[in-house]
Amino acid sequence: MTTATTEKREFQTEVKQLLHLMVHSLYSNKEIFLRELISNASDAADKLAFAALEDDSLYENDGDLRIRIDFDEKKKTLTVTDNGIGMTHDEVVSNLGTIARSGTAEFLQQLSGDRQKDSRLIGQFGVGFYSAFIVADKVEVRTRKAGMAPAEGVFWSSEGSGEFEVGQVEKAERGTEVKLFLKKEEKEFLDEWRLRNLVSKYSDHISVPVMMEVRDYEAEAAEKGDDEDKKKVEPKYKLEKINTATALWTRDKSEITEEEYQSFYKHISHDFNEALTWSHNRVEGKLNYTSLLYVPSKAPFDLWNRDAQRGLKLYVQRVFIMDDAEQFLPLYLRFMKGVIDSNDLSLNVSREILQNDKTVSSLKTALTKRTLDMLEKMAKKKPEQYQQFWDEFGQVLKEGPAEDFANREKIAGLLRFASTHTADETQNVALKGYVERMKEGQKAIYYVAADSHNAALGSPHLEVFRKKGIEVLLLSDRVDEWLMGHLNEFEDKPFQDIAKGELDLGDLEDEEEKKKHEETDKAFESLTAQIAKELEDDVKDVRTTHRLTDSPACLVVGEHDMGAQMQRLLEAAGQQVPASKPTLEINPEHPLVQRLNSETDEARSRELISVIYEQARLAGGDGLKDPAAYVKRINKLLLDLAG
Ligand SMILES: Nc1ncnc2c1ncn2[C@@H]1O[C@H](COP(=O)(O)OP(=O)(O)OP(=O)(O)O)[C@@H](O)[C@H]1O
Repeated sequence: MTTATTEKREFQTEVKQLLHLMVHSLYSNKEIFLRELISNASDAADKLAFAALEDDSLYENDGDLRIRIDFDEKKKTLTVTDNGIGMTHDEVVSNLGTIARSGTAEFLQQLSGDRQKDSRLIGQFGVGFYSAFIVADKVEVRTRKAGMAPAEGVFWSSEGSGEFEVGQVEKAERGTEVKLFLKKEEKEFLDEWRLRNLVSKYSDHISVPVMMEVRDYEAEAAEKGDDEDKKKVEPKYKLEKINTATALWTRDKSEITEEEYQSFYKHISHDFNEALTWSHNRVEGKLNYTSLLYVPSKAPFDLWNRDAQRGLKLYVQRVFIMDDAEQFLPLYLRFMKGVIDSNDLSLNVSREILQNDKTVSSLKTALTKRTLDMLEKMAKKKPEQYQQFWDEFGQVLKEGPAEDFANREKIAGLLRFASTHTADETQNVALKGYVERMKEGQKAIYYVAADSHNAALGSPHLEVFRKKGIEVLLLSDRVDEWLMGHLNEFEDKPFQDIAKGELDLGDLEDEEEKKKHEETDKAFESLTAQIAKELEDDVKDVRTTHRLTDSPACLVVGEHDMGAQMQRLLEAAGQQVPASKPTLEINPEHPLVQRLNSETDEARSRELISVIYEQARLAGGDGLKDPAAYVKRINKLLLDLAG
């Protein structure tokens, strides 16, 4: 079989690791290997049809694309054959010897050793071809690229351990044949009914026919005829199409079952988990297209890798054009999976053309709206499911208002936050709910941003809001301040960072309170001036505040300055942050501040001012410039107190 040119090669290290893991952790799900092989065969048929648009001769006078399954009980082999695009020698080596996807190493690190979890992760990774080794102890591939001479066939073989063999082989028909030598204990796959079942379970919706030789009982009965004596006839076989072989999205919605939708989702996404929901639409009019969009239930491991593949499978007039066409949905919807089949695009579109095509941008607008509508519907009708979606993808959706100005309001309606309403860390408060709970006279939607939920919940800025029973959103995701910078308002209510600018509770404060405040402010005028002078290098201004009940002081940034969370984020990213000093607000009701106001010893007074300022920094999550000095100061004060 092999020729003199045959050579042995090592698998890429990652492949070895993956093969090992896969065989062990996917075992409980072993039957998916057939889906993966048929899926590859179907992709190969799609790719040939696409290439033949330009060069018809690639069909080599056989435009009848099909997949064939054969099994041999005696030899214990199972073969999946296609007459698709095929592979060259170099393609075989790189496709079946390495993992081309970026982030592989990172992915492998995420594996936990917990089989169930790992098998889900591996599913997202899309191991495809290598899954053959779950059931086979040897795999042979014969392939020839469409358009090349029969002598240019390639032979590949491996036992799935460290290495594979690759060489030349004569192959008359174009396309690829994958032959599995099944492990002893996998005989179950050498059975017509088992295979039929698997094909209809996983590959029914594939547009290419899957053919198999099946027992022809009718012919056997016919031969037997009425002749009672002629007991034994030789088994007869016929080649039969064992899948539906019409592209799922072209079928009528009402005829497609939920299982079919789910299995199609798994085919296009390589996800083991079911989709949360989907939307299937045929549109005729100004635009003519069919779309089938899915919301996954689990985030992929590379959701945060900006270079990760994303996008929809693009078909034009039923002809497959490309995977991962990312031009049809904005980046903040990158988790969506699905198919777009357009009648308006030309069959020879390229990625470059897609980038600035008018039809594509109209399609993007339509599909974005469709996705947001689908999410809205889920939020309304199935809040628990929506919560599951939010927990997985909420952070990505929060990028929306900045990227998609036109849909800002719609996206705002889909956002969920943690808030003092429940104080729970789960982000489950909708802005609509917040607005409904707003107090009489409350004009703004209040929020506080910090590095963690607990820091937000413990923020001194919340004190007056607690006292007055006003709800505040607790933001602690990295994107939150960025998000708020682009939201501005919801249902005409502006957003207000409670750690920014002077607190103006407007109508929430009564006249009597206001008068009292003015009086205390006067009584502390000379103290604020003294502190301002003492801290002139660190703060812009010092004033009294009525936003605090339990804390002596807090730091406030200017109305138009960058929030503290954003500042820290940019600094961590190595960016120059424009220097803006905060304002120190002191609580005139606090005993420590009152004590300071009556302190006559100048040195003691200075110490106290430093401690109050440093504590305000700590409570705001800013950290200390000189922690050792702080500790010293505190200890000195403690000792003084202890006498
Ligand atoms: N039957 C086939 N005909 C032609 N090329 C194939 C065939 N099977 C596999 N390949 C090539 O080998 C590559 C690797 O296949 P594999 O199934 O491992 O991953 P994949 O299909 O690219 O990824 P995924 O499974 O995530 O879609 C494919 O991308 C394809 O280029």
